[in-house]
Amino acid sequence: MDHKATAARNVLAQILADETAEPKALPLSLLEGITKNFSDELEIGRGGFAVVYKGELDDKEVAVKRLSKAYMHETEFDREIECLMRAKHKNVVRFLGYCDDRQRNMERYDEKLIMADVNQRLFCFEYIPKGSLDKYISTTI
Ligand SMILES: Nc1ncnc2c1ncn2[C@@H]1O[C@H](COP(=O)(O)OP(=O)(O)OP(=O)(O)O)[C@@H](O)[C@H]1O
Repeated sequence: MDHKATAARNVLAQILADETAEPKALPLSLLEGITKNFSDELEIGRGGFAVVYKGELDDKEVAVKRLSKAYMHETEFDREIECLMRAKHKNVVRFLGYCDDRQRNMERYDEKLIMADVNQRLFCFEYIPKGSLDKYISTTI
């Protein structure tokens, strides 16, 4: 692992260890690394607009929520980060960081080469073990 990757891991480990630490911007390479490139074996759930993966950070775990590409525009994403940063409560899953990665890729479309903007947006939260609460709630009357 290179120096930059180690530094990024340390930043996330420090946020996780210090409950008063503010969430930070995290590099895509870190979130790819700790989820084994978003591998199926580390998928822990799916919602309406995201797939959630377990991220392995040495002996600790985090949840990495990868938003579907079409889902959020920049302003909505910014507002969501602001809300998540304000929502600090013992009963609310702790928000650790976010990633807004942009890359320009040359891609073939209709036999033409086109420069396409590829955005990846992700959130990182503390990992809550034992699955979703709905599994534990009985609906029998
Ligand atoms: N921090 C977390 N720790 C552990 N598992 C999580 C965490 N966040 C989400 N999950 C798992 O991933 C699933 C999907 O979560 P996600 O937040 O994308 O959707 P949701 O809250 O179920 O629905 P919605 O699409 O309305 O937000 C959850 O049901 C849960 O099982």
